Amino acid sequence: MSFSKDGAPADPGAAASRMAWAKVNLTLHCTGQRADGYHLLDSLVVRAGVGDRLDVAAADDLTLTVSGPRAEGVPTDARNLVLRAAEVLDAGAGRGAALHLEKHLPAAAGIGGGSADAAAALDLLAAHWGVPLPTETAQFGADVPVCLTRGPQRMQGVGEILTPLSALPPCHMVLVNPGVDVPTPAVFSALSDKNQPPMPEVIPSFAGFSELIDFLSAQRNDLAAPAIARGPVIGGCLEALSDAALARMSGSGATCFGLYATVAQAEAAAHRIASAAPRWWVAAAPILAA
Ligand SMILES: C[C@@](CO)(OP(=O)(O)O)[C@H](O)COP(=O)(O)OP(=O)(O)OC[C@H]1O[C@@H](n2ccc(N)nc2=O)[C@H](O)[C@@H]1O
Ligand SMILES: Nc1ncnc2c1ncn2[C@@H]1O[C@H](COP(=O)(O)OP(=O)(O)O)[C@@H](O)[C@H]1O
Repeated sequence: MSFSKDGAPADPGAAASRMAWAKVNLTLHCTGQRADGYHLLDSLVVRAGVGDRLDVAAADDLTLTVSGPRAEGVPTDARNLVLRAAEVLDAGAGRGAALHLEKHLPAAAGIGGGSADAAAALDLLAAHWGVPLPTETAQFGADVPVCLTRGPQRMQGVGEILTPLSALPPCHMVLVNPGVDVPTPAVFSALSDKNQPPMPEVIPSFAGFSELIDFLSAQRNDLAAPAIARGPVIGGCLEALSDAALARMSGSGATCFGLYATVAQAEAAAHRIASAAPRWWVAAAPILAA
């Protein structure tokens, strides 16, 4: 058997892996509410170069093990979105796979930790078993369709309408999570005005970092106010990121991001914040181009 650079077996039939990159909502406008209670969104979504890793190896039974710095509290049974995705994809055929998930992203944190894992599982197992992806991927969560993509996307509807955007200028990010629990349904229901303006009809392409920041500064995350009301420490994360060109919360929180022009600035900010708040989760990562 031959081995790839990271020591994994190189034969894709025997073992393979996918990265489940963090999902970040650079903007999140709530533009309405459907009759079933789900909210209509208009969001500019990117993936950051920090994530979980999902490996698969051939096996008779379907199993999942979880390790890594953020494994604590992540279910290993059918509640795990990785196994849910595997079971729907298998459709009762009884296929096996030994899955291993290395958790680096905080869960229920507004950066799609679970949704990105579900998308990675669908992509990885569709290739491993030679079966098509399900047509309806929002059944695993509103964020799963966007997590099946990689480059910047405009996400609308309740998450199922995706429009790929031009590549963004190089941009570095610091992600900060203070460990406070702000459940997504509670944050949505505390939102006082659910009919707020969308982003401009046309999202321009950006000549450089400062044009991107100018555009984003005029947009919003409508869930920030209700999330901060529930977890005031989120405001502390935004203050910690005040040297960024833009600091904002992602999704329904609690993770916040800061945008920086250079990797050196992002790494310096991440180091400063991690030293000042050693219990917070802090990561510096680029925005993925495509
Ligand atoms: C808010 C967003 C923005 O990207 O991100 P996160 O904070 O979860 O990362 C997503 O829309 C979340 O997606 P996801 O977490 O997959 O949502 P789901 O599991 O489908 O739904 C969880 C709950 O969120 C609420 N929900 C979710 C999506 C949506 N468009 N409207 C809603 O009202 C509903 O109360 C639902 O019961
Ligand atoms: N593989 C997984 N990783 C993290 N959380 C998971 C996973 N599978 C299921 N969950 C559950 O999904 C929820 C978090 O979903 P996640 O996508 O991380 O959050 P968010 O919607 O805030 O971005 C938690 O309740 C968690 O217990």
